[in-house]
Amino acid sequence: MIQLQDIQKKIPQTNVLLFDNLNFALNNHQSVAIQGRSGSGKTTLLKILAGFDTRYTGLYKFNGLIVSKDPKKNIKFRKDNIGIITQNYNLLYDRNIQANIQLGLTEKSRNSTKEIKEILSLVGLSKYSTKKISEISGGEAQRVAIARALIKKPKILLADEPTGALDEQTELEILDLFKTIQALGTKLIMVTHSDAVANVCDGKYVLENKRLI
Ligand SMILES: Nc1ncnc2c1ncn2[C@@H]1O[C@H](COP(=O)(O)OP(=O)(O)OP(=O)(O)O)[C@@H](O)[C@H]1O
Repeated sequence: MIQLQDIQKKIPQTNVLLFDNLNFALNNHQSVAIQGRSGSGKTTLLKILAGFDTRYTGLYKFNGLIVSKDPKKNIKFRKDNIGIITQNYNLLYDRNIQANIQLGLTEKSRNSTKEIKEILSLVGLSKYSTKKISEISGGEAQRVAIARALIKKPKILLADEPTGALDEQTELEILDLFKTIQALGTKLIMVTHSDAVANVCDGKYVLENKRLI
């Protein structure tokens, strides 16, 4: 489904290679954890998989088709297939939960209250939809970020350190949510420093020496 072939990428504004002949295939995995030292390129790898970072050589194939390196041409690929949860969640703090989740939809479909109700229920936030992001906890903000990424029903959910800032109990709750998401058919690729989080995945890779091992 997802395939990276011989990816070579330099650290921006330098001649230093971050990835050299990096290969990756999602194969039959439902979920994959990516681990590795700080600065090894985990976030950069997620940005390539999301179609945001196209400054590399090598091929990125999705369902057998090459993902364009022209950001204007790969908008449809991103919209149709990819949900992403970034490290700082990128939520609008002065808007409420519902408004933030709606940002995951295209303008045309932003009024779809049924989808919003369903996703609020899935992430356990039905009662809080009108609360502002500035008034909720870190774990709740994480759920909002997950809901916003999932509302358009992506084929793949990419998550960068999804539980990095959470306590153990909230981490367990988010892991349960990821299991539900996988059972609904969304594949998950997540960067994590936590072995407990990596252990819920059925595939594990380490980014080391410019490659995935
Ligand atoms: N836009 C950029 N301009 C210059 N250097 C960059 C840029 N983005 C990333 N880098 C550099 O590329 C390397 C990889 O960064 P990346 O954020 O992908 O690593 P990481 O493995 O996710 O790190 P961490 O675990 O600390 O989040 C780092 O050395 C970083 O400083």
